[in-house]
Amino acid sequence: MLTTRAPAKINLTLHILGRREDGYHALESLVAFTGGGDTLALAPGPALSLDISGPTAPAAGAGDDNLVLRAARNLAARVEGLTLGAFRLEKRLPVAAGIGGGSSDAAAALRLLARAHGLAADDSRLIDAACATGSDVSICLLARARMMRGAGEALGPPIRLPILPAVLVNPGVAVATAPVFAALGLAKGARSAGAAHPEIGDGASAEDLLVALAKGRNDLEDAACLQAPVIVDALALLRATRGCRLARMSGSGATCFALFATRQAAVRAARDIRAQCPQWWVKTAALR
Ligand SMILES: C[C@@](CO)(OP(=O)(O)O)[C@H](O)COP(=O)(O)OP(=O)(O)OC[C@H]1O[C@@H](n2ccc(N)nc2=O)[C@H](O)[C@@H]1O
Ligand SMILES: Nc1ncnc2c1ncn2[C@@H]1O[C@H](COP(=O)(O)OP(=O)(O)O)[C@@H](O)[C@H]1O
Repeated sequence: MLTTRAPAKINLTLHILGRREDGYHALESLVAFTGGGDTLALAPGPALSLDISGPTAPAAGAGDDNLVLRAARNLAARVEGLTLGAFRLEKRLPVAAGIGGGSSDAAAALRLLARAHGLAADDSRLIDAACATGSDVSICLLARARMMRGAGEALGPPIRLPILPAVLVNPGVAVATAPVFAALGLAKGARSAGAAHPEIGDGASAEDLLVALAKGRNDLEDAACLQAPVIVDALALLRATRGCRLARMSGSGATCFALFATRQAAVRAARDIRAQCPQWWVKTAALR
């Protein structure tokens, strides 16, 4: 049995540059990852199957359209004679939450199949299968902090970030990605205004990184807040916690994150938010 983790993806910034002729939005995003997340195991064998358990398994579903199965089929279509196998997914990340849980599961499936077959991490068939599965899947393959551009397929080199103590909050509403992009109202070929993405230095200090991140934004935040107004509350609660240096939504929402100077400050903030909103998903994380 082969196993791997599928961590959450956090868009520390998410700038929308315009809408391409293919309908997808051109973006620029500094992406980081948590530890933990979902766990995926593979027992290699001839038949493809998926067994799913864990607190958010019902929301993800074990059907044919599960991203684990889609990723496996996309790789099988590109690698002749690929042996698939039985996947077992322990699903803990909230679903339709802006943290790419499904994309990370798909990338984890590709990593396991690559391991089982001795495919290199930069094998173009692996990367093609990732892109065919979803815009966020290729960045989740390596799951290291880096810039993401294009519609998500153009990746910069890994960036060494200082470890960022964070709190992640999901207020319990599923937010589908496509309607949030659509609410931007950009026609095909349109470009959007907005200040350029801040320069992110490799190996920057936490202080320099926080200053740079503060100059960035998530351009999907307003559209997501209109669809799920509770996101406004989540952001306000995070911003009101002691020691919060920056609070922002990740991806198309509804998960929001706050960054702190120390792990203790993050732990205290998480405790305060849990006390106020016991139904919400609240996690501390070290982003990297
Ligand atoms: C917004 C982001 C930011 O990282 O994350 P999430 O909120 O999904 O986590 C991603 O761009 C989402 O990636 P992913 O969730 O893989 O998107 P896909 O399945 O490829 O696309 C779902 C839908 O979102 C829209 N879409 C997605 C990516 C993109 N660059 N432009 C788009 O317009 C399209 O309408 C597409 O049909
Ligand atoms: N393994 C999976 N985990 C989560 N969602 C999945 C999975 N497979 C398919 N999905 C579907 O993909 C959609 C996006 O889910 P997810 O990746 O959690 O969103 P987001 O990228 O916004 O966090 C959901 O509608 C969900 O039903």
